[in-house]
Amino acid sequence: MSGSGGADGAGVRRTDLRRVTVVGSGLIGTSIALALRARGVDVTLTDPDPASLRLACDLGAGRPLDGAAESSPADIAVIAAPPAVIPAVLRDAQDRKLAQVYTDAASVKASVVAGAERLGCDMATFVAGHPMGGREKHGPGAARADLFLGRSWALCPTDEADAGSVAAVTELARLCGADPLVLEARAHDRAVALVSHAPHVASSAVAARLLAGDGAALTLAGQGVRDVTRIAGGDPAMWTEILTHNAGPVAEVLRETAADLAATAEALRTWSARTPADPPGRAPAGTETPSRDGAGGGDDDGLEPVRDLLARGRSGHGRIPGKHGAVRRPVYTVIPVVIPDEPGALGRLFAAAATAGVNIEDVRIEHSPGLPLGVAELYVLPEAVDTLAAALSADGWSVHPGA
Ligand SMILES: NC(=O)C1=CN([C@@H]2O[C@H](COP(=O)(O)OP(=O)(O)OC[C@H]3O[C@@H](n4cnc5c(N)ncnc54)[C@H](O)[C@@H]3O)[C@@H](O)[C@H]2O)C=CC1
Ligand SMILES: O=C(O)C(=O)Cc1ccc(O)cc1
Repeated sequence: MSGSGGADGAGVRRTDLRRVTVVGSGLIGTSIALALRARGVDVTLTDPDPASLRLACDLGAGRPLDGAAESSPADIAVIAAPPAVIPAVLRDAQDRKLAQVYTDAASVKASVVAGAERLGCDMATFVAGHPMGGREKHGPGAARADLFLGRSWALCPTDEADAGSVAAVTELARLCGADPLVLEARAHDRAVALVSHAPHVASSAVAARLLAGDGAALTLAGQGVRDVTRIAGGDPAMWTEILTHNAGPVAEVLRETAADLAATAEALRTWSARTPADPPGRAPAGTETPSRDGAGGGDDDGLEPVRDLLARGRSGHGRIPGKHGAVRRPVYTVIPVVIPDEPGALGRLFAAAATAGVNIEDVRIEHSPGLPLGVAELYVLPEAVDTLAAALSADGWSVHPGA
């Protein structure tokens, strides 16, 4: 094992990782195992739950670990178990000399590293890790070989970690299709509080409100509420563990989020108490709705907290990097195109874009049930907008750049 990796002529990564043991064959462990199997790595699996282990093996993720039968330690052992048990599982694996190098997949890092140090684990061969790909489901049945493609994979080695250990775990992350990123455990935890843990709680808060809705209200649920609440489907026990292991940073983000929500709610409550009708900016000339001080709608209408949050939210959303990574990926421009709701329409649209030489980076389809038309939102590089809009218009498509 050298961990150098590389790409052969067919673009398939070669690797010097020969054998990896996955401890914890749930969603993440089995997904890592499937990705490694696809790269030709020999994977052995273990899990205290025999049903999970059997399902992972039946899915082709590897073979059950039989410690007695292995002639030598694996190159790497990946511990993909719940955060609280990782230090003890690591210590046990190191005592059994399961592998040369060890990593984990837990969503929190400082408590795992501290726990491993407390238990006297060998920190030279342990590189704490966190693949930033996942799902709201759990168990091996939800595993996917492509779960980590294009995702970041945080590595948090302590100062004691051997360079060879870091190189080996870096190679493991790359073999799974991810982009490894080395950072200190506490910095990792602050970052994921912002981009993963607090968003999970916010999603749960929105989803929990739905319990108060009647059947008719829920029938009206569209894609927006589905997008916002998808991750609320995660396992409550696992998420309680994640949140308590990163409690301080998560509480800080939630406090600021709650302040934004409270200011917005207060502005809307005040607005609704004083205005019988007509939202700002929509009233016919001369009939502007009054504000508390008697002025017409505008900057002093008390809605500034609402506008401010919506504007900051839009900017914040624009900062989320896409598939090409934070530095390299520009923000895409969306071109809405009206398409007939009929077989082959999307194929013809994509073919027209290909003829124009423009790559469609992403696409979303908006359907109105019962209508014969839909809108395809094409995500393209800003410099391709004019070319694509002109080519599609010339081809007869109803194109609406800037809409
Ligand atoms: N669910 C997600 O989207 C992501 C989860 N993670 C982290 O990955 C880890 C695993 O999470 P999932 O795969 O989602 O959970 P999961 O529930 O699908 O799998 C966890 C597995 O660990 C096993 N396990 C429990 N105690 C164990 C022990 N003492 N020794 C060995 N295995 C044990 C369970 O039997 C189960 O099969 C967690 O630390 C989580 O924070 C990381 C990235 C994404
Ligand atoms: O479902 C998703 O989109 C996720 O982002 C899941 C996820 C959950 C926990 C993590 O530590 C990392 C990723």
